[in-house]
Amino acid sequence: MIYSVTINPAIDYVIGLPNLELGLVNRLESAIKLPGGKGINVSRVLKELNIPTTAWGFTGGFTGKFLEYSLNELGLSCDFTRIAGDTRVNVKLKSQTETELNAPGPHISAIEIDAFRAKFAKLRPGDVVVMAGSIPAGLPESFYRDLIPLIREHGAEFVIDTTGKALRDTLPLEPLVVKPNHHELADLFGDPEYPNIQATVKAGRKLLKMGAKHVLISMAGAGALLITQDKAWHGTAAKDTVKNSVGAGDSMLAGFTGTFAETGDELLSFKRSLACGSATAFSTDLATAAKIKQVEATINIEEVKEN
Ligand SMILES: Nc1ncnc2c1ncn2[C@@H]1O[C@H](COP(=O)(O)OP(=O)(O)O)[C@@H](O)[C@H]1O
Ligand SMILES: O=P(O)(O)OC[C@H]1O[C@](O)(COP(=O)(O)O)[C@@H](O)[C@@H]1O
Repeated sequence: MIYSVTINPAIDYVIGLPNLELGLVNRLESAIKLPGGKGINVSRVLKELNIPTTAWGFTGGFTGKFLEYSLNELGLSCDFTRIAGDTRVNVKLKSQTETELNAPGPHISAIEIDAFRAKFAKLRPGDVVVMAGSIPAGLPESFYRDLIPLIREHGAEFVIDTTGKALRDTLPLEPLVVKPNHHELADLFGDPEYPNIQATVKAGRKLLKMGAKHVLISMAGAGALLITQDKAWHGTAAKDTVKNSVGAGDSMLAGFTGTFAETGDELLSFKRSLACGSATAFSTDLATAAKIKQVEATINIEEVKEN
């Protein structure tokens, strides 16, 4: 089973208008509400891939009810911990460019945290826990790191998709996969050269040396890199009309983690991850199984010779 952890889920309010004018009244052309949050997105794409998954995390208030209702409608297995605060709403603005406004998230109490941590007793060897997304204000930066002993105690693996110190501190504990995008990689190592493939692979290799078992670096329309102990690969992004790239990174992580957990095949997992990411970018909501299959046939992967 792959459990996703979304400690700061969201309703994604995706709004569209051709031309945003700051300081004026703008009339939206479209407005939809989607269940969001990185771990939840991972579980939704795993479900499309027919891989058993359950979403864990915190939900609260009327927004939390909407989130749970939407996920139930999609048939996703969820086991959330209820909290007193309201689940946040993140605004995704599609205009001249894509702009994301992500809210900080509700307060979570010590009792609510204990109830959440108790769920980890269900883990069994072979399970994978995917911890993804920001840590709400009020929880310590070590929140993810402190969950890892609970995961290891039961012989399970973990995957982490977060940023900065929270990511850095979990690396020595050997995550199965990490997936920074090229901006997050630049934040970690402060090198402005990242569009350059060789420089990006070098930075990715540092994450491997720090403890990650596989490093995926996503580069939006420029595809992605997979760095393993002995090789590095570049995969292309498929070409089509981009509808909504929110969740493309989460989809990529689902494709890699789910396929690797089922097959142990790094290259097949990389190919599927690229297909899932692009299939989401070409969809209004997240990728469907049919779209992933169609996109996967167009993906090319080449080895990167490191210098
Ligand atoms: N504009 C795009 N065209 C085609 N594929 C895309 C596009 N944007 C994202 N993808 C695919 O999704 C993957 C993850 O997207 P990216 O934007 O890098 O992640 P994140 O959402 O974490 O920032 C990319 O590596 C690529 O395979
Ligand atoms: O937890 P964070 O970092 O604020 O991100 C939450 C947001 O990330 C998303 O999961 C999308 O993530 P990606 O576009 O990076 O794949 C949205 O659904 C959600 O609003």
